[in-house]
Amino acid sequence: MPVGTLDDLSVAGRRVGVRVDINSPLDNGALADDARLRAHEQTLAELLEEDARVAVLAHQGRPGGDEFETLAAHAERLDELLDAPVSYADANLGSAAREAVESLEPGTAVVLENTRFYAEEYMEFEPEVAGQTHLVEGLVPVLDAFVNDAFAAAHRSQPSLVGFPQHLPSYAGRVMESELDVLGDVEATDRPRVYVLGGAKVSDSIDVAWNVLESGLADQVLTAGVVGNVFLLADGVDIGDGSADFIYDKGYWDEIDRAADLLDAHGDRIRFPQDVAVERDGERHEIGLNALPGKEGEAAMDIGSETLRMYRSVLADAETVILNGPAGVFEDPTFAVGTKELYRAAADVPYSIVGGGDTAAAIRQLGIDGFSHLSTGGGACLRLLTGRDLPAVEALRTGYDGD
Ligand SMILES: Nc1ncnc2c1ncn2[C@@H]1O[C@H](COP(=O)(O)OP(=O)(O)OP(=O)(O)O)[C@@H](O)[C@H]1O
Ligand SMILES: O=C(O)[C@H](O)COP(=O)(O)O
Repeated sequence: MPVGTLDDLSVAGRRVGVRVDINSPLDNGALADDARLRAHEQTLAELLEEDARVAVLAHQGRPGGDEFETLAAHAERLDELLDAPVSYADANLGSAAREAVESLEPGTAVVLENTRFYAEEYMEFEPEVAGQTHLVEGLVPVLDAFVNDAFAAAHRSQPSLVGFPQHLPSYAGRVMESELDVLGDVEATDRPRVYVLGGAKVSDSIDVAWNVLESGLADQVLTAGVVGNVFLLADGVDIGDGSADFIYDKGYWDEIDRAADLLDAHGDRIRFPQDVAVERDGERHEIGLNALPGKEGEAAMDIGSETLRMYRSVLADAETVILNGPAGVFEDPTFAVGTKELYRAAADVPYSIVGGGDTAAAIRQLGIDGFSHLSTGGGACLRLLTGRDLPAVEALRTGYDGD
């Protein structure tokens, strides 16, 4: 069943719950980056221009983490970004939250409190059970419809993401719609099709590599970042204690075996680094594979020039590139070179899709533009590109039947 969109919803005067993903980096409680808020501007503006009464639902951080904060700053920023008034309510449960929604005037919005301040929201449920949680059952009586625009959280089966479609007519917002349009139809993109897998989410990246190589979606897979280091270990290269300890500490033993299996099965279509950059005497120092390991404690923090040359030549022949994760520790300018050069080459490919929170941060930090589609999602984007369903999208597809 296709997912309904804002084109199927008439909202004037109606109360609409809108789940967005404005989970953002913070600096002492203040927003350090508002890209995710700006991404949802179109959906919210469209609803508000049509005189909806909008209740915004969102999470920030994870319980126990540094960035587990209220949404007060987010509400203030949305108020600045949108032409309509946006207020903040420090509740998401019970009568306080209901009153905040009920008292909305047409064409105004309220940001309810961080959904994860409430324990059930940080658990994953089947949609039927999510539909019976306190958050969902508490708000449903004051809502007429639900819009899910939180593509970046759509891989989570949490109450605010999958519960409302059990009770309310539910639709995809504009971010969700455009992400599904682009990422749901990767098979239709031109070939050669190259996947670039970097960053530190080794298990997810190896899942993607398996899927796209087995299914034939990928003509080439280029690996970088920690993912590239795992492939080096899988190929028997001694990358030195500095890098190997990091990988073992993260518990990636099994991933090295999986990477080795992938090299056995599809080695002709997987590339891994031919040289790496380490810090030596306070400076960037590049080492070829046959000179590895470097000195004790040195860690492979970036891909080297030889690898960049090889990857650039693969990308020069590509028609489509799908990229996730940085090539190195881009936060440190000494090791941002690989990411910058690799991303520049990817941006020159005729059709380029890029996903991932850190990836997007690297693109902004390094000032690279020219990508065809910059996904708002990290885990969600990878999951879709691995051919798996997104629970929040399935909930939109199969939930409300009008009863
Ligand atoms: N060689 C390396 N050694 C250690 N860390 C690395 C290396 N290469 C990249 N990283 C780190 O990987 C992190 C980003 O990886 P991640 O897989 O989380 O990216 P992403 O998918 O774009 O982000 P997100 O999880 O926010 O969606 C960065 O913090 C970067 O410093
Ligand atoms: O930033 C993200 O990837 C999404 O907001 C999901 O956050 P989570 O990984 O904490 O569920």
